[in-house]
Amino acid sequence: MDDSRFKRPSSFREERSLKNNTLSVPNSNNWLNPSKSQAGCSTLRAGGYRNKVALKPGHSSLDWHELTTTKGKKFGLVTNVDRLLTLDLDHLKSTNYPQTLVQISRKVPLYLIRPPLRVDKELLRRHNTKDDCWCVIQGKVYCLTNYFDFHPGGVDILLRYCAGKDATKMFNEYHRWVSYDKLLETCFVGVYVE
Ligand code: HEM
Repeated sequence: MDDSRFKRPSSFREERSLKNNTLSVPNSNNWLNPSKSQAGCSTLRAGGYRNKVALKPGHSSLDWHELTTTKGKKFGLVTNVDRLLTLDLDHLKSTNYPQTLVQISRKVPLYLIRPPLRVDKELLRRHNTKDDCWCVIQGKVYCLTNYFDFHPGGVDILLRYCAGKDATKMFNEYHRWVSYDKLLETCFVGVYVE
């Protein structure tokens, strides 16, 4: 990755050192004083600095939990589902089971559909805008549009590395400990087929 706005977790792994069982990081990056307040933080253990952004009011992790367990559970949090029955329909007919398409037409939330929607590279690539942003993590396809403003790492990095792409490698590089499958449960679109 060559974008200087986003520091990689590994970029100063060599520079960090352990003194008296506490993590110490170079002064230039030590503004969080991790030895006092953040020593248990997994991000610091993974690389030693934060790339977090300030989230808008009403976009904390608790707010996300509230959204996913209310509106999300009821309707799912995938945007532009209508498009699947219009623009994408011909493509879906050749790659999916009829039962899947019937459930979509009956407005069953995508995260509940069985067998799940099969998404190939072409379909993934078509959903690559901010309003309709799909990405793959570990073989599962998620719609990130509703999650953008809740992401502690910011919107830009998601748009750049996730939109219409397989983001597994980048996800694991930044925070493989994050329970994406739980966080994005109701944003589930389908399974990735290569
Ligand atoms: C697509 C699903 C993703 C989810 C659900 C997700 C979730 C999260 C969560 C929960 C955190 C907070 C971690 C903490 O408190 O230590 C976080 C931080 C962050 N994420 Fe993601 N993330 C996703 C994808 C990505 C991707 C693909 C990238 C990079 C290309 C990325 C970059 C970051 C960065 C830079 C931070 C801030 C890390 C820090 O400095 O503490 N995220 N993300």
